[in-house]
Amino acid sequence: MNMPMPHGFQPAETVGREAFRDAMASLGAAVSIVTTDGPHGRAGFTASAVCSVTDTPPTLLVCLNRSSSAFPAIAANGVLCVNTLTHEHEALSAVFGGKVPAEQRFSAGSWSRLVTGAPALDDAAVSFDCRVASMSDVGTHRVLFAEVLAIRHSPAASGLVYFGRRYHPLHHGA
Ligand SMILES: NC(=O)c1ccc[n+]([C@@H]2O[C@H](COP(=O)([O-])OP(=O)(O)OC[C@H]3O[C@@H](n4cnc5c(N)ncnc54)[C@H](O)[C@@H]3O)[C@@H](O)[C@H]2O)c1
Ligand SMILES: Cc1cc2c(cc1C)N(C[C@H](O)[C@H](O)[C@H](O)COP(=O)(O)O)c1[nH]c(=O)[nH]c(=O)c1N2
Repeated sequence: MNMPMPHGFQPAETVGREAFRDAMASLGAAVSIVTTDGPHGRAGFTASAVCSVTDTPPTLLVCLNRSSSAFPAIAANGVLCVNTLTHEHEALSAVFGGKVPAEQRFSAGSWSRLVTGAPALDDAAVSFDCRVASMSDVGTHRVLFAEVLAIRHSPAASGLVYFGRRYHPLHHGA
């Protein structure tokens, strides 16, 4: 029996990349800069595909395009730091989102180290210093499951959300 399609519904087999991206533009997401450093070099990229997985053990997931300049270093070093941005970091997000060559990115921002040696952004809302516990490839991306070894937190900091293909500041109590 043919059921009527609800308004706006598209069967899965007809959803292409552009339709998926248009739909994803309706999801607001926090913006982070994910970094690494170690024997395989320093690298970083802007990420919105970051999610809490479990608190036992404390674990984040990060989805990284395997064609990204940061991919070889992050995959081989096996450590990463998720630095979640504030409303003051819009320009820094663009730097690590492809606007600046990879080797020049860290001259923007002030960086230190926590436990793993991956660069932690000094004025981030929060930094999660992690070791990569496991990973899995899905399509173009690698899903990194990252166990959190150390946290540096600025509870009063504002936030930065990417929604509708642009940045939006978030403020406490607003
Ligand atoms: N998860 C990702 O890999 C991801 C997320 C956001 C943006 N980007 C990249 O940043 C640039 C600007 O993005 P935009 O948001 O202004 O416009 P866009 O139309 O390229 O993307 C819209 C939304 O679709 C999703 N998306 C985009 N590319 C994706 C990919 N390759 N795999 C999975 N999801 C993806 C994201 O949620 C993104 O916000 C593009 O080159 C885009 O590919 C990648
Ligand atoms: C707001 C926003 C959010 C994301 C991105 C971009 C921007 C602007 N990019 C793309 C990623 O940052 C970009 O591909 C690289 O930094 C630029 O590629 P190269 O480092 O030059 O190869 C991105 N890439 C990825 O693999 N996973 C992600 O979650 C995101 N999220």
